[in-house]
Amino acid sequence: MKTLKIAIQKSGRLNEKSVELLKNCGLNFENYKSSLISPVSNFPLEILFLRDDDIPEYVQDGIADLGIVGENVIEETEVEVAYLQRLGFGKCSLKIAVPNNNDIATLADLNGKAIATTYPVILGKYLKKQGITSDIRTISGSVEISPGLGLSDAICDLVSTGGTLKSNGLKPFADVMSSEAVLIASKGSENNDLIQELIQRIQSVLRAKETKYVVLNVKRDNLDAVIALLPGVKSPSVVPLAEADWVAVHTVIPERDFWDRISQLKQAGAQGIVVMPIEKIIL
Ligand SMILES: Nc1ncnc2c1ncn2[C@@H]1O[C@H](COP(=O)(O)OP(=O)(O)OP(=O)(O)O)[C@@H](O)[C@H]1O
Ligand SMILES: O=P(O)(O)OC[C@H]1O[C@H](OP(=O)(O)OP(=O)(O)O)[C@H](O)[C@@H]1O
Ligand SMILES: [Mg+2]
Repeated sequence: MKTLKIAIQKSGRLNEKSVELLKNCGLNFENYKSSLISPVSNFPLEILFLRDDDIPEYVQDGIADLGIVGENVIEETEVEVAYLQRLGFGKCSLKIAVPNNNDIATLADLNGKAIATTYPVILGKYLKKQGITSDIRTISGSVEISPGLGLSDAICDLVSTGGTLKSNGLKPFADVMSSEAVLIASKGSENNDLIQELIQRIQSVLRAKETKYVVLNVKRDNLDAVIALLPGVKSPSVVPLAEADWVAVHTVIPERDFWDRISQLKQAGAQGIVVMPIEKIIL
């Protein structure tokens, strides 16, 4: 059986979460900082540790079958790859930002202005679509300091908390794209059985992360009211308790509306609510 290769970032913002995701999928591998390739002992897979900029092309060319990388990098490198799964980490936005005190009020004010960025392709396409002609200055990092040094009038860079913009006297001006880490594959390889198996595992981990396992006790009289509040994977399990008119209800609740749901359950008569993390949900 052919051994697959998956490319992940060697170090940087996506490294830790990518390793964690693969380990949570039950894959056993060593993660030495010095090794650039690591075999998985219990799945026909090798992990390549690369600079994130190189991942899309490795996958496009089939050197790696799969990759985990930010959408921003895929768009910038303009590769042809198959998007398999959004992974829910590495969330950020590519934004144009301008100095706090400046005369840029509308997008049209960017005409003729210099914009520093490490994303010239994405920015170029965005400006063209908006009918703006700016002078795009491509630099390879520390973009936020360039207006302060007089190198540009604005910047286009990734933002998540906004802290870096703030500490450099800049403010967000326009959203160019939003991004998160995604699993990509070489075109045409999506239907490979091993890739499908890996996608199933990743999805079961992602699904589990979004939910909590909840066990609660309720009097039989209040059971219907409690069940009406539960989404569950299917219908909840109801287990009799030693005390005849009480039952325990086992269910799964989405993380996002968790606290609202819990307070509604308490109002409906739920008691002794126990909440547990879930490792995997296999549908
Ligand atoms: N502030 C942020 N918050 C969340 N995600 C981010 C942030 N900045 C970047 N990212 C995402 O993480 C990816 C990797 O960012 P990082 O800064 O580690 O890249 P890099 O310096 O280019 O790394 P490499 O050494 O691999 O080239 C980005 O391409 C983006 O998708
Ligand atoms: O909005 P914030 O939360 O402040 O994040 C934004 C910063 O994060 C990224 O850089 P990173 O810290 O990854 O450093 P790098 O560009 O040197 O890789 C990005 O290039 C911004 O500079
Ligand atoms: Mg990079």
